[in-house]
Amino acid sequence: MELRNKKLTVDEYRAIRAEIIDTWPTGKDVDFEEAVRYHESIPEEKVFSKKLIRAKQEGKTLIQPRAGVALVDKHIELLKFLEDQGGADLLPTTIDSYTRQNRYEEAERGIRESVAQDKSMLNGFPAVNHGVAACRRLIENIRNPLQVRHGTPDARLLTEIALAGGFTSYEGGGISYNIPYAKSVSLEKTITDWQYADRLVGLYEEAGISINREPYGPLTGTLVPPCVSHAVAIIEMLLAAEQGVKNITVGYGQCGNLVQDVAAIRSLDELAEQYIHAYGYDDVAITTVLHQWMGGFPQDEAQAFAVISWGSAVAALSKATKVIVKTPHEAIGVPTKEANAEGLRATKQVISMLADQSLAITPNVQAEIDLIKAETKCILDRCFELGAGDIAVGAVRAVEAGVIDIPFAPSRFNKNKMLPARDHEGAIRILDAGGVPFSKDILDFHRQKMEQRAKFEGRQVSFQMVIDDIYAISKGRLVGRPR
Ligand SMILES: CCC[C@H]1O[C@@H](n2cnc3c(N)ncnc32)[C@H](O)[C@@H]1O
Repeated sequence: MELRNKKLTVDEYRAIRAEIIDTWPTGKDVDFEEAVRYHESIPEEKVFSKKLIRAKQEGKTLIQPRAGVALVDKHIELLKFLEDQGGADLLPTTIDSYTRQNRYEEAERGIRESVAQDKSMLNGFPAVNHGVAACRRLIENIRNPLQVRHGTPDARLLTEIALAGGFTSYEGGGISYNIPYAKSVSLEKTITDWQYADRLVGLYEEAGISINREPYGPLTGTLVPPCVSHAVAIIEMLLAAEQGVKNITVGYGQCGNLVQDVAAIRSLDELAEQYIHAYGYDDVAITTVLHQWMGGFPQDEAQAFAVISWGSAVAALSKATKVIVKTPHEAIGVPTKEANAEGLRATKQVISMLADQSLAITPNVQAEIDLIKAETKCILDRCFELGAGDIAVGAVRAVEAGVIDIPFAPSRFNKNKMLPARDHEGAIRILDAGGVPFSKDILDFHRQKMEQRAKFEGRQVSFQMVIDDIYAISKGRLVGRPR
């Protein structure tokens, strides 16, 4: 089928469903009408979309961890621990890497080994292998709404099973779960496959069941300029809205400079509202999520808590609707449930202390908001041009042309020409724009910011700054100074 940003007809959806639903035996348990009735039985306090809308109305920032283990009972135990001992407002189910690659045979082996070893031998919850009834056991044993978090280029079967299983929120997108996650998967294919996932959410919406969708904001989580992640978030939001999605959380990965990060969340909220209405989707509820620092973390747990707390402060001050929480085990790997709960409690403490404060939009914050919006517009305008008005086609061509260029992405389709680095105050600036079509005055601004840092550090603007910045936070600072 020729790629186009057009709502799938029910027949087109059904034809694809027939191709994928039996790629693992658990697909046969999915019955859409029965699943709608199941969702109707889920109490309101466990519906993700409703809790997000209420939080935004009340100006609250909700806290949510990442978490996933191989076996159902252990995963339930983990989720209950995180809501009871961690105070999580929203719960995740992080899916394991085999499932993300549609390697269900290996996930099955991982389940068997986890039983044999009595420990999780997978780095997440293999929802496809466990199936619909097992997913429903999760929902029935926790108090808070539950979201699937993963990194799956072809998530069609996972979406069918997870949504029938009672999950009320679903992360991912055709760009954000391809370019940062895969090496050789065609962008045209993943955008097409994610149109299917979004169309299924649209079918639930048409049946009266609201499912929240969350494009994956941080992308590679390594010095990603706000305009780059905003452009991808806006595109995936528009693609989802076209398929009938009505509740969308757009996201951003904290970069570290307070003014830039607050401006990033504020500009993301404004851009999302602007574009969702400009393209005629007037009944879509928009919320925002800040991901606490996604780059390298300090090994030392006290320093890790400082990074977690800084991300919590920025989430509260920027009035993000929710914050994705890190743990003091980030530098090590999959956290223990205790460490995960500690990250949540540290976050909750900061969010609570800042609950009734906000950062005044001072002239320097407003200037940063205006800059990010102008940069994002440069990228999106070109995407629409390249697609002759079709943003799905435009996105594919934009990546091919380096107009969308996600720094440090593994995908061989990503140009990897645009180079980011921090300026003297730690804000992410553009060292080399590559093929990203910024206007001259924007390029001049970034060059001037980088020269200012170079002058302060007594060295030339160079790629070494990029390398120094990648390691800086794990070494205890924000800007990668030369000594
Ligand atoms: C965007 C994904 C990277 C982040 O996702 C965390 N992550 C991955 N898998 C699990 C898991 N099974 N349980 C708790 N956190 C998990 C990593 O630590 C990192 O922060």
